Amino acid sequence: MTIRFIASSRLPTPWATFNMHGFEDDETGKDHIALTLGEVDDGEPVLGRVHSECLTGDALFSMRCDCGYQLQNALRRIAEEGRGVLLYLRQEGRGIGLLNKIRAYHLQDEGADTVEANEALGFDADMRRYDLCIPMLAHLGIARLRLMTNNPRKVIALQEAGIEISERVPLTTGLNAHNEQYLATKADKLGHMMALAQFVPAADTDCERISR
Ligand SMILES: Nc1nc2c(ncn2[C@@H]2O[C@H](COP(=O)(O)OP(=O)(O)OP(=O)(O)O)[C@@H](O)[C@H]2O)c(=O)[nH]1
Ligand SMILES: [Zn+2]
Repeated sequence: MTIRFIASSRLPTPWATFNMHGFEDDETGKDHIALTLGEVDDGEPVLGRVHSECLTGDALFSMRCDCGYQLQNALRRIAEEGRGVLLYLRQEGRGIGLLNKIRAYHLQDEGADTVEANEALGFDADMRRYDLCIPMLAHLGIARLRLMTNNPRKVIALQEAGIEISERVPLTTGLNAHNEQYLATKADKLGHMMALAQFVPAADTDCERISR
């Protein structure tokens, strides 16, 4: 894996004007993005989100999952703090790609849960890797994160890759009638550290979405 920095620019958003940094993975041909706000290379732990691409949730307002809500909430929290980083990794569908995710959604429409659907298609439940974060964070001068996630495997994978996780910050937002079962399966089968009772309902988040 060779991650190369390509270019940086400003990225105005409703929450803050971030600095956007583009990287290319020579091995896979995929491009990945980091958004930063404030001074992140001073050695102090940085509030951070390592977000895996979900075209349907992040861009198309899907309510099947919590990805879009988490993305907006993470950007808002970083903006409130005035300092932070978001890595946007192009690992769509927990690494199986968009079209296979649609195949998996089809199986879920027929009754499978998110893990069973991946397995029925011949994939592991989660095929993502996080070692690509290392050169991206190194380029930005970040070695320590306060990581916004509910996923213990993400925390362990980043620690094993050499990133110090000084704190795990829960990111429980976006519960709605369409993703309740999906979130329950993540907690039951994928080990996510969250209880549905902790969730902020989608209707009460800052996401401008229809919540029913
Ligand atoms: N294969 C598959 N991928 C999904 C499904 N729903 C969401 N995804 C993908 O899952 C990824 C997000 O993973 P999540 O399990 O929601 O969250 P996480 O990143 O593990 O954990 P958090 O940091 O707590 O959000 C994105 O790449 C989505 O495209 C699904 O039903 N099947
Ligand atoms: Zn999603």
